[in-house]
Amino acid sequence: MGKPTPENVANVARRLGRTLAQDEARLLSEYLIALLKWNKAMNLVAHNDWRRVMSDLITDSWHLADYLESLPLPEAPNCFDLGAGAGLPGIPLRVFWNAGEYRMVEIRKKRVAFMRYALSRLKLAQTDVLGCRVEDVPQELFPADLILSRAFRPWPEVLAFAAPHLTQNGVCIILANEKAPTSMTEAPGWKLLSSTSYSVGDKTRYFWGFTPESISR
Ligand SMILES: C[S@@+](CC[C@H](N)C(=O)[O-])C[C@H]1O[C@@H](n2cnc3c(N)ncnc32)[C@H](O)[C@@H]1O
Repeated sequence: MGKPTPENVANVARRLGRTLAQDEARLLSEYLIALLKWNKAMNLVAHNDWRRVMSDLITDSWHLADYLESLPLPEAPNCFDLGAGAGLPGIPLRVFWNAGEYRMVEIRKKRVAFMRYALSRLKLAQTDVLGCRVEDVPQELFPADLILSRAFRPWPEVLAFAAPHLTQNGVCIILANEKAPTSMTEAPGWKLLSSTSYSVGDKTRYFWGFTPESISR
């Protein structure tokens, strides 16, 4: 299978268990073309084969979109994706889930430039990049209803960052390769709201959704 045309992308997605709408296939195709082009000049993702990018990386985003639908988020949540790198999981996620305002925070200038370029091509609604340290995100953009991250920092550190930046009912999601922790001693003040698993090839991956402990749902 040659280039990541919308048709080829839809075929690969189908083999991975997802039926794409026409627009989803077109947007993912645009993203993959941009990613592979830029990946030649800079280190964005480990794979140069777009099918591997789909099976290893983009699958997380459509599973995440489904998981988000199961959460008690407001209709138009204020969302932050910490250490977004090449826009993962955020950019493909917004192809499948476009509620609220979504900001990807990334410190490295070249990655920020790539995400801005990709967003200029895809024109995803209310999706933006903040080129700064997560610690320097302007306070007026908070509180968040949703903070999520993949491969950014150890989960207790992500929760420690999220604590003063979330609304009372906010949710912090960690994308993980193992089951959710059974004890919260490493992150006092938090509780596990829900966790779900999904398969990627022969591996199992997880979403852990945490919420401040003071909230009773
Ligand atoms: C391992 S990468 C993960 C990227 C992406 N989330 C993914 O799953 O492919 C971690 C990213 O966090 C960024 N990063 C590290 N420290 C940061 C900080 N303090 N503020 C914002 N971004 C940061 C790095 O530049 C890098 O792109």
